[in-house]
Amino acid sequence: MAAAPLLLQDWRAVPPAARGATVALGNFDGVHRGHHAVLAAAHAARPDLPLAVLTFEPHPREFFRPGDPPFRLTLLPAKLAAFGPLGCATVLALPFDAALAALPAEAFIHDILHGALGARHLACGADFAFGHRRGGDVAMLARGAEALGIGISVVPPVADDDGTISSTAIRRLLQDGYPERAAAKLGRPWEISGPVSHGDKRGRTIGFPTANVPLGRQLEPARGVYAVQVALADGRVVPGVANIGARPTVGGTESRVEAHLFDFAGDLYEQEVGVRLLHFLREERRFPGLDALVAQIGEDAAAARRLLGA
Ligand SMILES: Cc1cc2nc3c(=O)[nH]c(=O)nc-3n(C[C@H](O)[C@H](O)[C@H](O)COP(=O)(O)O)c2cc1C
Ligand SMILES: Nc1ncnc2c1ncn2[C@@H]1O[C@H](COP(=O)(O)OP(=O)(O)OP(=O)(O)O)[C@@H](O)[C@H]1O
Repeated sequence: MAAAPLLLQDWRAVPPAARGATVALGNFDGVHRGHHAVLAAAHAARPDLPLAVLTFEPHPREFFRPGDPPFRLTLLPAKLAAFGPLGCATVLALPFDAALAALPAEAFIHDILHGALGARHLACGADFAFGHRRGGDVAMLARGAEALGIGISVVPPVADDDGTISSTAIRRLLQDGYPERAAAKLGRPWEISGPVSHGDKRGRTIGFPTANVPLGRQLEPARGVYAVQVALADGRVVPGVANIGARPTVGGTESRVEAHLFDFAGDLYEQEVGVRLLHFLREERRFPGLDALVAQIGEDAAAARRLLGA
């Protein structure tokens, strides 16, 4: 397994050893195949330098529009896990706050990229925008970098047969119930991460114990039933079937992820798990009673086992 990158959160306190890198810039929500190309370009331009990522946490949209429904594809720990195998040594996750939002684009280049990070090379996509009111664009970044003797690679948009690869496109596919198409753009299945929390403990009484994972700030994909793989903290990956939604049959209100792991016995409470969505099976429904729901869950589990070869 690749080593997790070193996480830095204060640009005023970058240790000397982390300075002088080739730096990929952006939000990188999802760490999708377009993002992979940006990291690859940063590395290819200066393979002699350590590779760093500069990103923002929270996502600027979470700061500017706190009332929006959750939309994140990857929270910071999942981003770090995805950056490691791409050869990234350091991640500077700048706390996106009022001060950063007000920072002029020139100061972003001069104070943060040049001063604090000592960046030697930059890479971003053609639509990268930064600084106060997104006032800095790639042309300006290139001029500023050149004046400071910093190289820059601007990566042309990466697309696939299905169209643009972007965080926005991937969110839409997940909300529309197409986890396979989202996975093709991500380069891996999309995973909802979090600690297993206590549910109403009804699952075990109906023969299908489930691990509940709150969505938190993560996107709610299409409500319904999925064939999944659950990545456990100890590295095991267990096939299963999961429901995402508010569980109308039992009067649930909050939407959450409930995964039933096949042929698994063990206590998962408080463990950090990742529920990987592989296939969408059906929409969530309100059943007339528990018996009908349990019969349907039995069919869902059988369908998921067939799809997963489990
Ligand atoms: C594979 C699967 C499919 C489910 N489908 C539905 C559904 O369509 N409608 C619904 O209201 N609840 C559905 N549920 C949720 C159950 O209501 C819930 O798992 C059960 O009540 C136990 O949860 P608890 O222990 O948190 O109470 C599904 C659960 C699983 C595991
Ligand atoms: N498909 C792509 N091809 C090349 N570069 C990309 C691609 N998608 C994003 N980038 C670049 O990667 C960096 C991070 O991008 P960003 O986080 O804005 O991703 P995004 O997928 O475009 O997000 P959103 O859909 O929310 O705008 C930026 O420099 C951006 O320009």
